[in-house]
Amino acid sequence: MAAVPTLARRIARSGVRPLCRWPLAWGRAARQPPGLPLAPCRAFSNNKILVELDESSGVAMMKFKSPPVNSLSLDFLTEFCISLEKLENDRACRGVIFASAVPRIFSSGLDITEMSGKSMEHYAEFWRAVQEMWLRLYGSNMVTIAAVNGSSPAGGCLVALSCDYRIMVENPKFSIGLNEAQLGIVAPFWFKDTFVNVVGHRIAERSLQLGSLYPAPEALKFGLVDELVPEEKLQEKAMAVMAQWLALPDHARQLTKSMMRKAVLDRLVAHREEDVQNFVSFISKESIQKSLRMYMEMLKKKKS
Ligand SMILES: CCCCCCCCCCCCC/C=C/C(=O)SCCNC(=O)CCNC(=O)[C@H](O)C(C)(C)COP(=O)(O)OP(=O)(O)OC[C@H]1O[C@@H](n2cnc3c(N)ncnc32)[C@H](O)[C@@H]1OP(=O)(O)O
Repeated sequence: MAAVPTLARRIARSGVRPLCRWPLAWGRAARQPPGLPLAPCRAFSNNKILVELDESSGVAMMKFKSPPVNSLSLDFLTEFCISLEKLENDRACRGVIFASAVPRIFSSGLDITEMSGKSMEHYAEFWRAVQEMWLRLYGSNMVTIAAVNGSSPAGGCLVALSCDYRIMVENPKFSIGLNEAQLGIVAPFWFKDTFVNVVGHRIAERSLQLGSLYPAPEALKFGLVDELVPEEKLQEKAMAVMAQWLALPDHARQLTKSMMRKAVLDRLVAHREEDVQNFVSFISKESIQKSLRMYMEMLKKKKS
C-alpha cells in the first residue's frame, strides 16, 4: 500500500486560521452586553469547524459548520482532530461543548462519498482519520458535552456517544442511533463498545442488528441521550451541566474517566492497523459498494 499522509501532514495542509474574539452566535462574545469590554476569549476557525474558548470559564464551544449535513469527510475529521488537539493542549480549556451550526442536523455521520468509488489507499487514509477522531474524543481529558441540536445517525451518533454527556433538542423529528445495518454495513467493534458502554449490551445488540434510529423522546427513555430540552434552552442547559462537571477537581474526574474508558481505547490502539485492513477489505467489496450506491440513490430519490 502507498505511503499514507499522516495526521501531521494533513494538519499542515489544512491551514487552521486563528481568529481573535470571533462572535459566534452561540458564544460568550455574542452574549456580552454592548459597551462592556470582552473578558479573555480566544477563537479559531477553519473551513468546517468554529471554536470559541471562553478563558474565564475554561469552556470551549465547537460548532460544526459543514453544510448541507455536517458529514464526517476526511477534511472535516482532520479539522476536528486539529481543533480538539489545540484545546486539549491549552491549559485554559477544561471542557468542550459540541453543537451544529447547520439547522436540523447535528451530523449525518461518516461521509459516504469517502467510502464509495475510491482507491484502497483512500479508504485506509479515511479510516485512520475516523479512528483518530474517536481516540482523541473518547480519550479526551476535558469534559465533553454533546448539545445534539439535530439528527445524528451513525458516525454522528458516535460523536455524541463519545462525549461525557448528551443533551438533545426535544424535537421528535430529530433522530439518533447507529443505523449502519440499514446501509448494509457493520458498525466496527469500537463503535459497538462505545454504544454498549452507554446503553448496555441488550439494547445495543438489538439496536445494532436492526440499525435503529430513535426519535429524541425514545432515545431518552433508554439513556442514549441524558436529557431533552427545548431548542432555545439547549445552550443554557449545556453550560449548566458543564459547570456542574467542572466543579469537581480535574484530576479525580480525569482518572475516573480514564479508568472507565481505558480498556475500550486500548483495544483499538492494539488492533489499529488490523482494523484499517478490515475496513478496507470490507468496504471495497463490490457487494458493499453496491449497497452504498443504492443508499445514496435512495437519499436522492427521497427528495424528489
Ligand atoms: C467480522 C466483522 C467484520 C466487520 C468489519 C467492519 C469494518 C467497518 C465497516 C464500515 C463501517 C462504516 C461505519 C459507518 C458509519 C457511518 O456514519 S455511515 C453514514 C450513515 N449516515 C446516514 O445513514 C445518514 C444519511 N443521511 C440522512 O439520513 C439524511 O441526509 C439526513 C442526515 C437525515 C438529512 O436529511 P435532509 O435534511 O432531508 O437532507 P438530504 O436531502 O437527505 O441530504 C442532503 C445532501 O447530503 C447528502 N448526504 C446525506 N448524508 C450523507 C452522508 N452521510 N455522506 C455523504 N452525503 C450525505 C445527501 O445525499 C444529499 O446530497 P445531494 O442529493 O447531492 O444534495
